[in-house]
Amino acid sequence: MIVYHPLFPPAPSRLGLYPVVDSVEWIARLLEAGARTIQLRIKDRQDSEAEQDIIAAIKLGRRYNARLYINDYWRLAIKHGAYGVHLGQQDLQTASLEAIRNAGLRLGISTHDDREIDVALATRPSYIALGHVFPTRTKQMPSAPQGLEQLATHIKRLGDYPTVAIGGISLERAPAVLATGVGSIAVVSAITQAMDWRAATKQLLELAGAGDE
Ligand SMILES: Cc1ncc(COP(=O)(O)OP(=O)(O)O)c(N)n1
Ligand SMILES: Cc1ncsc1CCOP(=O)(O)O
Ligand SMILES: [Mg+2]
Repeated sequence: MIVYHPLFPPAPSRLGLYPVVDSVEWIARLLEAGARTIQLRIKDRQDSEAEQDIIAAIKLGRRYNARLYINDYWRLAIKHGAYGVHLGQQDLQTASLEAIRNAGLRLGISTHDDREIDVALATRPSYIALGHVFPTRTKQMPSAPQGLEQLATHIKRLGDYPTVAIGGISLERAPAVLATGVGSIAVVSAITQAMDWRAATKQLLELAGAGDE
């Protein structure tokens, strides 16, 4: 049985709906719509080009008392006092976990299989993300989707560890994903590509909640 004893500040066991978006505009809209766990995921920009957006997102996160995670840019997240950082397995090879920990930031880590879950558990992060559950067009994935059965097996293995499912989670698929016992659903296109993002967010919030305090 895995006991939740993180080396980083703890996350609530249920992070609820977790939109992952690429702009400050989306962060502002979604906080206003009621999301309380959210990620700024900017790709392929220099630190100097991403810094102002990271500062603005952190400020908004504080204003709404939200759990605002910064993807990848861990140095800027530390510099500007973000709530948390999300890192993938590749990122773990270059990031200073000690610096993130010393700065008091939460840490979320991506995983795709049992071996990566072993690696994540060894770092004792605040939460563990599991993906991708279904095919996704948002990010090129080197592995196959794990599907609901594998996700459920991982959730069982992780006991009371806070977990997040990601990858191809649509409004229609969300109930089955949540039925595995996962504490959170991270979504990109289910919100940003929806015909009506407000309606989609409202329905996803009704299904997953905004997260525990
Ligand atoms: C909640 C959540 N889970 C997984 C990811 C993917 O992170 P990573 O593997 O580092 O890939 P990039 O997002 O950096 O392309 C995530 N961002 N958030
Ligand atoms: C960033 C990321 N990491 C694993 S899948 C994914 C993209 C998820 O996007 P969508 O919700 O549109 O499938
Ligand atoms: Mg990354």
